[in-house]
Amino acid sequence: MTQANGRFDVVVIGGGPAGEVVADRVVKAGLSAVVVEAEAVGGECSYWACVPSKALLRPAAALGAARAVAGAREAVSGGPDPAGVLARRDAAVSNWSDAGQVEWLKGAGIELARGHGRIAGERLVEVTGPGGEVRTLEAAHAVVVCTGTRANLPPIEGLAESGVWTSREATAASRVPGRLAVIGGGVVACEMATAWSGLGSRVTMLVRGDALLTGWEPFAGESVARGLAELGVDVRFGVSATRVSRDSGTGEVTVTLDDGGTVTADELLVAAGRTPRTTDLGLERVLPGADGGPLGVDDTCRVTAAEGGWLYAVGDANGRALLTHMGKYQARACAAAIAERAAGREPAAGTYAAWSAGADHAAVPQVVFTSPEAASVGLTEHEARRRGMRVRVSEYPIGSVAGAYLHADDYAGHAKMVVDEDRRVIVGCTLVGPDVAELIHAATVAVVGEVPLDRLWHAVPAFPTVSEIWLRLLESYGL
Ligand SMILES: Cc1cc2nc3c(=O)[nH]c(=O)nc-3n(C[C@H](O)[C@H](O)[C@H](O)COP(=O)(O)OP(=O)(O)OC[C@H]3O[C@@H](n4cnc5c(N)ncnc54)[C@H](O)[C@@H]3O)c2cc1C
Ligand SMILES: NC(=O)c1ccc[n+]([C@@H]2O[C@H](COP(=O)([O-])OP(=O)(O)OC[C@H]3O[C@@H](n4cnc5c(N)ncnc54)[C@H](O)[C@@H]3O)[C@@H](O)[C@H]2O)c1
Repeated sequence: MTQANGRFDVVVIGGGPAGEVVADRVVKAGLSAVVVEAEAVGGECSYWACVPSKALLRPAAALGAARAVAGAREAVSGGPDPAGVLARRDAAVSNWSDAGQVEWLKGAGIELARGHGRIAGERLVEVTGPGGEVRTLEAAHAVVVCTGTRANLPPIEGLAESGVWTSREATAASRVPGRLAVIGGGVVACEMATAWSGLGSRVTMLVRGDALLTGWEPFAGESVARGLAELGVDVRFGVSATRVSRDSGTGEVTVTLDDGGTVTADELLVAAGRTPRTTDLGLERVLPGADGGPLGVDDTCRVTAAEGGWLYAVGDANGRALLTHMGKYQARACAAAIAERAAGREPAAGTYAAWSAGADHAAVPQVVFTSPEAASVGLTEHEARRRGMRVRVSEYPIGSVAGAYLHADDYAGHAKMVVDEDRRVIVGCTLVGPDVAELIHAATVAVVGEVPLDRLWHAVPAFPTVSEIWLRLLESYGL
């Protein structure tokens, strides 16, 4: 397909991780692609989310790991150096320059159209460039919406006028606030409370419910809450902010709570979930009733409510799993489906077909980089029962595994495996403890591969590694 006059096989709106991968994969399949990007190629993930947050968290975690081992801890004096940590974070985000990612796009044979994209009609995308100039792009086969999400700002009196932090400021700040208040008890709240308290902030978390990380196995949120308390974070449950104000003299932010109390801090982070960036996108022209919510898609990521089969949505914008790796997985499936349809073939159904993002339904891995880390894949016990499965669980304290107590003195961790008894396969696994992040992929392979427990028994973990938790879980199950 030629690229003359702005005509491409595939037009991708949004150059975050999801958009980059869709474009790369369709080009590799022999189609032409353009990415429309309004801000920075690389998206939220590269500059204001995954990458800077993990860069901020890692130094304190590395020191914590050394402190957990007698003989090493004696060499550690003091905490992380904030200036060094912030400089390393700045390098990790390439000082918020997307020059490297633009080079990569070019090298991959993908065209870049800088500007805000809006759907102008069937297969048409209007791009308003930085200088206000408008260009129309036509897609021969598909338009893929990969516009991500933005932070929610709840309607709390005074919040919008108080210069609060969202995830953007929390990951990009260049000064460590003396006191940081955080609204929310989800992943962003837990990770950022860990990161900034590690850098020296006195952190107060204001959680409206009675648990952190709801949706996880309950022990995960409980362990992370204990870990935060050990770091000195004041985690308050059952409180909601009713009013926020910032003193123009002192610069302090005061949060008034529904129990009548107040919390005063230098900064307030609002980590109350995400809203898809599906407004100001021209969707109402092709999707009557488009309401600014996530775009519902099938497993090939085709928007189910759109006529004509040319509109797709991948990554956070479809609301299936707000995670970079899952957005990139959907992108690979979506690109394969677009290529298949462009070749005149309808992709055959199948959860694990190349053009299906079937793992979204039952095998999503996630790691929360707190202290301790929490990692999970697949279904919780509650969710498996809700889906009507005959469930049996197996649990084990990770610290009792030889590899774990050699890895860290007083290793405290917990593992839980959820088994579908009818098929005798693992459908979910949750691990909490130091450095469990790298263990979860083994569980992902078992869940996606639907490996029968009797076969898993022959996957022998090396001694003395923390992976011996797998042997203990199977023994506790009864093998
Ligand atoms: C603080 C934080 C930490 C996180 N940490 C992790 C983590 O450790 N691991 C993980 O897997 N996930 C993490 N996430 C989630 C992860 O950031 C998202 O799942 C991921 O960025 C989604 O990718 P995306 O490509 O769908 O969207 P985005 O990364 O949001 O990219 C969307 C792109 O589209 C562009 N865009 C939007 N509208 C338009 C338009 N109309 N025209 C042109 N361009 C447009 C935007 O400028 C942006 O570049 C984190 C999120 C946050 C907030
Ligand atoms: N390590 C990772 O993988 C990682 C890290 C950060 C973010 N993420 C992704 O980003 C997404 C967004 O994270 P998040 O923490 O913003 O959302 P979340 O959905 O995980 O948590 C939102 C929190 O805000 C609370 N909340 C919502 N509305 C509120 C209100 N009006 N007042 C007070 N509290 C309110 C909720 O009760 C919850 O505790 C997550 O779904 C996650 O998948 C992933």
